[in-house]
Amino acid sequence: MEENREQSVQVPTGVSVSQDREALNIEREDICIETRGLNLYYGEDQALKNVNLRIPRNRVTAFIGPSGCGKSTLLRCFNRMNDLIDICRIEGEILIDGQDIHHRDVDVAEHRRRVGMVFQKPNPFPKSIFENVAYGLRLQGVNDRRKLAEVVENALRSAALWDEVKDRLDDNAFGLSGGQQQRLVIARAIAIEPEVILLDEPCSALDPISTAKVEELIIELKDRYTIVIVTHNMQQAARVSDFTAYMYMGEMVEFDDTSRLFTNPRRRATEDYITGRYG
Ligand SMILES: Nc1ncnc2c1ncn2[C@@H]1O[C@H](COP(=O)(O)OP(=O)(O)OP(=O)(O)O)[C@@H](O)[C@H]1O
Repeated sequence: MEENREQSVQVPTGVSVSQDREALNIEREDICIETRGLNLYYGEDQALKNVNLRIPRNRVTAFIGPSGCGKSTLLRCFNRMNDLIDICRIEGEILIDGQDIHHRDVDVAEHRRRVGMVFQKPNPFPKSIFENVAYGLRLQGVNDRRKLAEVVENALRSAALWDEVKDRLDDNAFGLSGGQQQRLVIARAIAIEPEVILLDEPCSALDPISTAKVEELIIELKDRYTIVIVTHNMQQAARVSDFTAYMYMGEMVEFDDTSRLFTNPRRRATEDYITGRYG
């Protein structure tokens, strides 16, 4: 589509890119999620165009791009959330651990357990803090109080929330702050031991302190989970992600190591976006 660009670019003000490690190479990564020739239509409108993407395991991958470019649509493909939209039609393949997620033998509920999702607005259930985290296990038929208590504590610790809630586990989750609710929702996702965690603008409803806590958490969790995050915020992508995908009008324009994409993008369109010349 465009020429390879060799020169470095001015990083937009405020986007600080970590230069303290060698750039990662996708060819050397263990791939968790792969899309091949992925097209997605909402009725007549095509929202994803021939997306070919490899997402590495136990890394954070960010999707950036202007509003409406298809970031959330692509994210929702990975746990088959788009199945719930009647007018949505998908062509091409999505593989997780090499297996086609649309294969007729795939149990969708089990698939969504493996691929958890956290949304923009924290969505705890109208239940106690404890029961929010225990919810998925109870659905699986686990009722042993000791087992539940152990899993709930571990998940809350992993979500960096335990110390703040350990004395009020029976309180309603709606009494928590927005940032605490978002970490609770992440704990709820972790409790059922997913392999992948999808985050759709998880900090957009949070204040800066809560955002910082959730970002720290994302970085801590990546040793154990493959994390994919949609964000409007380039600074956030630069802070938390290892790889970044830049999307535009349903196409995957560029995918690379995050610091390389922000400092030395290969495509002019990416450079224009990250330097604020787009639009
Ligand atoms: N349920 C739906 N039905 C019909 N069209 C949809 C639906 N969801 C998204 N779209 C359309 O698909 C395109 C991509 O939307 P999507 O929400 O994936 O973009 P996005 O990059 O995540 O945008 P934003 O950053 O604003 O959230 C847009 O044109 C949008 O209007």
